[in-house]
Amino acid sequence: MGILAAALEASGRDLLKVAMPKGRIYKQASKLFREAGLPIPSDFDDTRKLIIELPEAGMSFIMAKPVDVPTYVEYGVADIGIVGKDVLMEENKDVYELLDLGIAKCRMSVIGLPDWKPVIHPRVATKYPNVASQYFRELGQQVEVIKLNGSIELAPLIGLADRIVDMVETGQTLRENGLVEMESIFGITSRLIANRVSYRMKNEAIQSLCDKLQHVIGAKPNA
Ligand SMILES: Nc1ncnc2c1ncn2[C@@H]1O[C@H](COP(=O)(O)OP(=O)(O)OP(=O)(O)O)[C@@H](O)[C@H]1O
Ligand SMILES: O=P(O)(O)OC[C@H]1O[C@H](OP(=O)(O)OP(=O)(O)O)[C@H](O)[C@@H]1O
Repeated sequence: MGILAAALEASGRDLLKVAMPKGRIYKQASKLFREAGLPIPSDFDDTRKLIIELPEAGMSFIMAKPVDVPTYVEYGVADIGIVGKDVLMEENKDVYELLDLGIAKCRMSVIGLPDWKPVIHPRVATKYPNVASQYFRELGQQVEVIKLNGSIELAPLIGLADRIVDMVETGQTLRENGLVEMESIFGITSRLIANRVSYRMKNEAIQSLCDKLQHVIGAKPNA
């Protein structure tokens, strides 16, 4: 291997690997990164590529399904990642939570039909079985938790469950389906997380990124 190739490979190895969620969070996260001075090109936004290197920023991005971000970070295949608090609470992985990015705001709530009444064997449908189980256990209520993967609001409408535990952002989905928010469990924003070993080994790069992001977040009135 030539000297240049070896140097390039070595610099490639040193890139900070970032697990970036595709979908909802990506738009807001990439905006935040750009505001922090990290030159994420606009053609990243529509690409189908899954690994994108940005050597000029010292980073490489793994384009991930949001729910998988904590797994990549826990195993160290990504040094850092961006993920919603909902996923962090549900997945309970061994990672450091470094920063509240204040983006992709919503809340986790208990939802039901307006005429909901307690039943003998209550069923709760959700994409978040661990969060829901813990919530009802702490209330001392026995419920059967049914895991679904989307369109959770269907469950009370078609008689699958009495209530659901799901995210509410604008409330539009609830309103359009005649459901009501019965209780808000916790607020959700996206977080910057880090692998424990990477946090020590790449501390300078991670800290520098945190400082840049913190600077932008701190400048926003509602962050
Ligand atoms: N209205 C909202 N509904 C759901 N999630 C939201 C909302 N607003 C912000 N979020 C945040 O965005 C994250 C990712 O949501 P997104 O819908 O992109 O992914 P997903 O539903 O997990 O993925 P996929 O669509 O690939 O199954 C959530 O984990 C949550 O933190
Ligand atoms: O309060 P709102 O602004 O209406 O947002 C909340 C809705 O958004 C999410 O669904 P998503 O769009 O991710 O679709 P899904 O049903 O596939 O989870 C969430 O599960 C709610 O259904």
